[in-house]
Amino acid sequence: MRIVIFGAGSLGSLFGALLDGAHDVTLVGRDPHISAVREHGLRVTGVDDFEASPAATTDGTELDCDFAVVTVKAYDTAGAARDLATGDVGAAVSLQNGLGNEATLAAGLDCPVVAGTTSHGAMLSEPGVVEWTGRGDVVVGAWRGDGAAGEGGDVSREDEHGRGTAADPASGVAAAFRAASIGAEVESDIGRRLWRKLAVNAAINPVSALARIRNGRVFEGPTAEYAARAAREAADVARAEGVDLDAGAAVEAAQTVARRTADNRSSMFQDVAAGRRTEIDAVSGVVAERADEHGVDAPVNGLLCALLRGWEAGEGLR
Ligand SMILES: NC(=O)C1=CN([C@@H]2O[C@H](COP(=O)(O)OP(=O)(O)OC[C@H]3O[C@@H](n4cnc5c(N)ncnc54)[C@H](OP(=O)(O)O)[C@@H]3O)[C@@H](O)[C@H]2O)C=CC1
Ligand SMILES: CC(C)(CO)C(=O)C(=O)O
Repeated sequence: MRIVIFGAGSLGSLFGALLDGAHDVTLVGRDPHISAVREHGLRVTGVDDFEASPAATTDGTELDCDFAVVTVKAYDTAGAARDLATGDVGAAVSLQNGLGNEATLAAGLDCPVVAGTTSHGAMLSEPGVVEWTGRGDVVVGAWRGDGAAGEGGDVSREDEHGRGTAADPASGVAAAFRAASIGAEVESDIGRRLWRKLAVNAAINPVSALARIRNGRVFEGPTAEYAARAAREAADVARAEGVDLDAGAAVEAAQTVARRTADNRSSMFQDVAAGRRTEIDAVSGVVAERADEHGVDAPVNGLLCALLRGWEAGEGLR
């Protein structure tokens, strides 16, 4: 299949390299990384060590592909949709963190949108080299509009080539990942999976970023209670949106991820340490804003969001 990776930074480069063996892959990213890939190929280190040679460009317009995997930061999603809309894209697949990316893609594109989440970890270590920091999984599901992602319905249909039907691009995307030996499943209730991941990120990311601690410390010591409250609030808002997510299950999911990724610096901790903009709006910001809309209390998410936004607006960004 012809696959575009839109936003070939850390995660996108990892998936671009993994998909490249089985598919015709084009990375869309920035220099100097893209020039390095064009000149020397793309090297993966860490969990596995291998080289790939996908096509690579800094121009994301007028591209033609079966599907585009969107791996820009949440705040760049609208720009990605604008560029992709100038081409011929069969479907757009978000593997981003945060809530709202699929709605943004759907608003800017005519093609079907597939929602997704991944627990693989990646870090661009130098131009042309991506470190695979942790093996994980990929879960995708049909996006059927805000508040109705993956609700009900059979999303497991594939055509005779295993490509997924026009009405069901999620199964085709999962099949394409599996053809490249990347474990991927189709989830009928992808909305719940996205909310559960949001609860995990709402607990770990801002707390680790503000306290400057690795994931494993978030549920130990003085931050534990606030991280748990952030996850519980996210689950309360999810239920107000009609998503079946128990508060205890959300806390447990966050604690499990913190344990499994104990030595990681969360992406938000890395962003703050590097003086970069964070994805706080798409994580705690979404929880706090939707809580307001539903009349649900989410004071911890509100405070964490205000602190990170204050840092970004003040002297934080370089
Ligand atoms: N890294 C990880 O391990 C994981 C990341 N995620 C999620 O995946 C998403 C991506 O994360 P990550 O890979 O770490 O982020 P990165 O910042 O490393 O990668 C995104 C890349 O996209 C580039 N980009 C943005 N807009 C455009 C554009 N219009 N044209 C070309 N390139 C563009 C950015 O360039 P520039 O910065 O110069 O604008 C950047 O190089 C986030 O939502 C993150 O939360 C989820 C799970 C794990
Ligand atoms: C799961 C977790 C918390 C892993 O670090 C993550 O998604 C992130 O850092 O953004």
